Amino acid sequence: MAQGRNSHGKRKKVPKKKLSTHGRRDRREAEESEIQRLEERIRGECSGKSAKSGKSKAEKSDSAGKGPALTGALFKDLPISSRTVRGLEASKYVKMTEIQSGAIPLALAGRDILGEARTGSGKTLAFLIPVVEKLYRNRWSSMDGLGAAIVSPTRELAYQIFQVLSNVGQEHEISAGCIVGGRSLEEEQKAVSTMSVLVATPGRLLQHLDESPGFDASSLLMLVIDEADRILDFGFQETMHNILQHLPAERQTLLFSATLHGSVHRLGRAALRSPEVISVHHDAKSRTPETLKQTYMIMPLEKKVDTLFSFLRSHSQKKVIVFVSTCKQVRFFYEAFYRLKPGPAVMELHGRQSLTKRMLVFQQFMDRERAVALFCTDIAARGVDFPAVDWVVQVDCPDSVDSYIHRVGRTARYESSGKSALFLLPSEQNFAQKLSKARVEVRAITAKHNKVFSIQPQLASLLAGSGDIRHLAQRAFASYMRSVKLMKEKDIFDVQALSKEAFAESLGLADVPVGADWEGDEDLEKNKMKKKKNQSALQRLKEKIRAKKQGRDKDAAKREEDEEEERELSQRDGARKKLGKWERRQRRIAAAGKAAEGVDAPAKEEDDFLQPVANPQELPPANPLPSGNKKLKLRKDGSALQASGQHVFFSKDGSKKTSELAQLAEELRSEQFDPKGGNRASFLEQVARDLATRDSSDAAVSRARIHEKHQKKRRKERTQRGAKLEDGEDPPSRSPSPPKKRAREAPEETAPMKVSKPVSKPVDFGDDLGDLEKQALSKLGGLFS
Ligand SMILES: Nc1ncnc2c1ncn2[C@@H]1O[C@H](COP(=O)(O)OP(=O)(O)OP(=O)(O)O)[C@@H](O)[C@H]1O
Repeated sequence: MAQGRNSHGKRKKVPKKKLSTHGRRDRREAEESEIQRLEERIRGECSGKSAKSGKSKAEKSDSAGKGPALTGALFKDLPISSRTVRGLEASKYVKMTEIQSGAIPLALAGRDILGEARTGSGKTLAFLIPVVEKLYRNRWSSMDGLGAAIVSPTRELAYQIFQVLSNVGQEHEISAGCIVGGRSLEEEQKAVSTMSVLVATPGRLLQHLDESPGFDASSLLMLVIDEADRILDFGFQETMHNILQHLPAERQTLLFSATLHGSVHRLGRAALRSPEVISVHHDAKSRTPETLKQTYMIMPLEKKVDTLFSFLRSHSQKKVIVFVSTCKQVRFFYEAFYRLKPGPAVMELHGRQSLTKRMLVFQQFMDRERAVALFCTDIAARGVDFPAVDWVVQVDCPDSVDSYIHRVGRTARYESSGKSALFLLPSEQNFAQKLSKARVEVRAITAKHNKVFSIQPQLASLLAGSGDIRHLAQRAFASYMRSVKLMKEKDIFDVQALSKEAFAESLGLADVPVGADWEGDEDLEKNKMKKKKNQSALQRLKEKIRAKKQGRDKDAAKREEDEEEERELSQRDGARKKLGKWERRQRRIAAAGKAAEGVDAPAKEEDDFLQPVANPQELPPANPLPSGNKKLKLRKDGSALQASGQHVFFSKDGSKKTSELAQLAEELRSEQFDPKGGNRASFLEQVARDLATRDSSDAAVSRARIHEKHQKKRRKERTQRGAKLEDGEDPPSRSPSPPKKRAREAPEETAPMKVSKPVSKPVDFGDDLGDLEKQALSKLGGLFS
């Protein structure tokens, strides 16, 4: 792309080779003859009959069923320009996948396409190469208006498609831009009319088509709808319909998705002209990648938080995506887990974040190779190509099999393998059957009893100490309940079957939030829908105009809201910085725990946490959570507070030890002791005696230590004086103070995701920890093993 714009609207400078007029004419001529040759080849090679499957005999897979089979066909053998071939080679694309070898030739020949292939099978290139080639063969320039539009349901996916386009089209002189909501419309308006290709979210594209002066899409050659089923479903149907009104009927249209079901075919046919249906995995045994191992666990709602926390703790070195139903749940999980530190670094991605924040998190998660968990809503479910994701965990049941397929498709992409776990409530067990019927193979598993522990006390104390997090928990509770209530498939989602009290408690809440809008009357909502249906056409039109106006207002409001959230977040970041000491201590504890536990030891794989079950119907109702040691909370003095409030001290070897004082305290609690009776006086006397003895022995130890220090100093001074006299130096009039021993620097702050290597010897916690703290930490490490 010679004049590409990145997602921030900045013009990318591409150094151009300076050519003489003669040189330019030669190049133009060479290109003209290349275009002629390509046109001829396309006419001869690419106008084949409808291909129901992209895999012809000549292009059999060479990857033995692993990943999205690469065919034997090479990109460079396609009738495409040398510029595109160079762009592909620079991006290390050599052989085609099945969907690419099936779709690209037909798309080059100008056919409309409905393309369906598994997640991670290379659909992006299958439509980008024809886009770039079409503009090249039509000698498209920035003076010709918009030549191609690529529509994506999410900002992240649009951004990603734009990046692939920039790579593949790097040798071309095509101006391209990425326009998504959440940015200044005015700024985009200045640039949008000079773009030949736009990657856009539907709402933003329509806004420009409606409002941007000079933005002309009337000559558009090609429209691509990625994740077509998502875009053509209820949420975007109306917007897409309006977009189509701005585009010429004489255009080429390509629709792609991993899940093109019946209704999309119908809708697609309305937007396409006798399309070629290319369904690569239509007859395959499974609709999901073969390298993906899929599992599900049945558990009551109140065990989800504990199971998730324990899962992340057991997989602290993995790259994990965690899907939940709503933004508010993401917010709660992120804030709570950020503080409770399961092991991996935690991130959050949801629709209520500002564009800047979303892009930042998106890029950070892309770059992170391991030891990270991303909490997100379905905005990350479609199309996004995060590299090397090990696990996809679905904490909440998705609304459909298609949503499930897209979510799990964030792992096991292209040739890599991956795993997924779906948490199902006993009332949602039917969903597992639905998956099997839809050719999605899931295996029932359960978490090992001794590996799941309760974080409920920690959550409760977190909420008790922070009104903000308590508020988030309440909102997470309400939004989850509401989401279950609004689900269409009532045979799976049953809000009545949920234990509200237990669920609230599992989030650390003392009570079920009251007055929340999830308690709204279902009949009332149904009536509203009925009323809408019965409206006259005029009323509906009025409603539509109002909604459109409101939509625009909403856009501005949304921007303000985003900015507000951004401010709030940066303020909170500031607060976090102030908590540096606390943070550091927490991180040391987490790191110590992990080091002692050896979490990154290869032997301790996920199987250590999960185990298969023969019949999920016969699963025990819930895993009893281990109590006792695992609930220990570390105190400043190195003692640990058990859930019961009892103090425990640790001896040097890390074993649990009860001090004399603790023994006395134990007596105080024990039944033999009667605090009101005569024992009380003797107990107090004994405590006083004990404290006095301790004081005097402490003082003696301290005196001895100071004495020893002075002795040492004097010995050193004497030796130094002797040495200098031997060298012929004058003795100093006053002995210089010995060089100050540099205090050992505190060990570098250990990020929660950074896990020390497995240790077979005692862990060194650095000099800045007290003895008791060290002992407690080493004990704590052992506790979580
Ligand atoms: N021919 C190829 N050779 C090598 N790598 C490829 C090829 N085609 C695609 N890939 C890589 O495979 C990964 C998945 O590709 P892509 O994102 O296009 O999949 P997709 O089918 O669009 O997935 P989804 O359905 O989830 O959107 C990407 O990392 C991409 O770079």
